[in-house]
Amino acid sequence: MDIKSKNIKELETVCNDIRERILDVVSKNGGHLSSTLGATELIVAMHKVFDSNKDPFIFDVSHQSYAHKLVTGRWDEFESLRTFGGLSGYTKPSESDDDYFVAGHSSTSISLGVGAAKGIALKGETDSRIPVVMIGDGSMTAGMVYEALNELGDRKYPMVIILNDNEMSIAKPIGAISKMLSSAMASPFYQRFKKNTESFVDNFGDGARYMAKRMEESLKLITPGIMFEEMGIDYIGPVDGHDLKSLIETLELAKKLNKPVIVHAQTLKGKGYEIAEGKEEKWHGVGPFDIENGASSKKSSSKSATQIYTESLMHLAKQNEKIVGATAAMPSGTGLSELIEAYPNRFWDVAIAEQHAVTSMAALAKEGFKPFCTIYSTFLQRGYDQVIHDTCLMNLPVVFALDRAGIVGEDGETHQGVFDISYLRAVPNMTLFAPRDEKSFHQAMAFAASYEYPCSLRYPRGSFVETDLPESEEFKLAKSQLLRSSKGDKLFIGYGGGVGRAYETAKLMDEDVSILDLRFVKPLDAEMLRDLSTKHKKWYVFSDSSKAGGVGSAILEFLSDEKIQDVELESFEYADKFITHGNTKLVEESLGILPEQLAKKIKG
Ligand SMILES: Cc1ncc(C[n+]2csc(CCOP(=O)(O)OP(=O)(O)O)c2C)c(N)n1
Ligand SMILES: CC(=O)[C@@H](O)[C@H](O)COP(=O)(O)O
Ligand SMILES: [Mg+2]
Repeated sequence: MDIKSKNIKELETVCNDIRERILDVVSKNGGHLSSTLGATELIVAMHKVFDSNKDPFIFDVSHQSYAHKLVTGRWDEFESLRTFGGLSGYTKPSESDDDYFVAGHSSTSISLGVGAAKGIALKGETDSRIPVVMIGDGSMTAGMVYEALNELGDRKYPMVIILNDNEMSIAKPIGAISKMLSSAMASPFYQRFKKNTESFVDNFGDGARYMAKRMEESLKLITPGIMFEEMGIDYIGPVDGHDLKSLIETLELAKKLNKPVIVHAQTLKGKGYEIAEGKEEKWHGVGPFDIENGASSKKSSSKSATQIYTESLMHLAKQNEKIVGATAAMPSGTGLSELIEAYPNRFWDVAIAEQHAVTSMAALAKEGFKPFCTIYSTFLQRGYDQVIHDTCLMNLPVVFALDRAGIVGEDGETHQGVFDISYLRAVPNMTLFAPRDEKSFHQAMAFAASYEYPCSLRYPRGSFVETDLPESEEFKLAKSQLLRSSKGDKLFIGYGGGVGRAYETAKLMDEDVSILDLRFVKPLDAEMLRDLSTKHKKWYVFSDSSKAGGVGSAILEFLSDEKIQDVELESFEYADKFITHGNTKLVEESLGILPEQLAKKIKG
């Protein structure tokens, strides 16, 4: 779409059309609604002033970048947003040259900008290219941002950073940085006050204007800009993030400065769709909904794993006041919001700060508490060294409750929760286990609550597969549970959500198979596995995890250590490649791991 040649009026029409298109498609496909609506003018202004064919356009998380996709040749294709084989909900260079970098995990954008700026400088292209970054106020709370600003403020690479401040993360923003950004001086009141003073002072000539300027200078000491200015980065703002004219003028000015500058834009999350405007967490990421009244079109009947986690933790927290916990800016996604509300001095949202979440929970464990560090599998990757260095090396009793373990669906490559078994199993002192249904979840949580060492349990996005397998037994360290015993040669070993897949696949076999719920992948139930190796020579592993270093790997290591050589093992875990976005069933089908596909494979 040609943005450059359009005047303000025409661009305002473009913004209306963009909003309409986003609402139409997201109401059908689901996706990120309020972030994308709120960023519309900012993105149109970016394309008016900069050129995504040559300037690196870098969106932090990039969940807010739908308008960018719409104005860079993907208007028609936008119908396919977040569907299998369709457009990603995040920037993806393989999808378009206008997408500079993959994103999905927050707070990487300024580091990307600094790296790009170094490359541009080294290639002598600073007179024709400049990185332009968009980062939200929530994403400003992660430490990585300050690593980047620290260097940028010193080395002064030309770069324009648009701080899209809608005073919301997914939930209400947490912490001092958010407070500073929305400090009194950044408020609309201050803006009006400043404008009125300027026009009032104009009537009294230069002397008064000078005095007003001095006063504003001293007031500037308490504007959000002070932190950035002190770091050597120019600060402009706050500006109205929906006023195209002033935005374009401001970005033109920022670009001409030819140095690092932050443009602090104030926006309204959900702008343009009244039902979603403002501080409504639920409009951040939505499923399909009715545009007329905002009612969601999909009602799931069965209880989600997250709901079970919340119920279980509430029960345990009531019984034991030593139980505490943290989420990194995902209170409702992890189900911790109810605990935060019930026990505000024991459960915390620490903002987008997974490293800080892990290490601060480790210190709480040192103080004799029982922390439940509740983080999506994919986002714990951000705090991996803190798991090793601050938790396991100290052998502290922190529970890592990993939600969204396995394929998560429409969020795709950046969000799949598939690596946690591989990356945690290698860490000494770490114990890994997984529930397979509601009852076993409560038992696993009871075990976790009393376990005195580091441990991690994982559970899927959505709900467990219902089975008529025998009830789960109490969790005991390294104890698995044989759910079905057959005389045949085949043993299906399920782990966590994988037990449901093993069960569904067994139903399609034309022979009886034994089914084992492994429950612990570290340490393994050596006694059970030894015994089963005498009865079954063909073992099949079902787990929602990467094959490399996963459950199958653990069992193969066991068989090798035990010198058991007459068992053949095949793991149906995920192959060694990133897993695309889309409806989970369709993604699983593309991987050949639907029960009907596995049954055919095993029979074949
Ligand atoms: C490392 C990491 N942790 C958590 C998330 C989940 N997450 C996605 S967007 C978001 C909030 C971002 O808030 P903000 O930057 O203000 O963007 P807005 O949606 O308000 O425009 C969070 C916590 C993530 N993507 N990456
Ligand atoms: C953009 C982002 O990272 C989050 O909004 C994420 O999409 C939430 O995932 P769930 O929908 O599984 O809670
Ligand atoms: Mg925000």
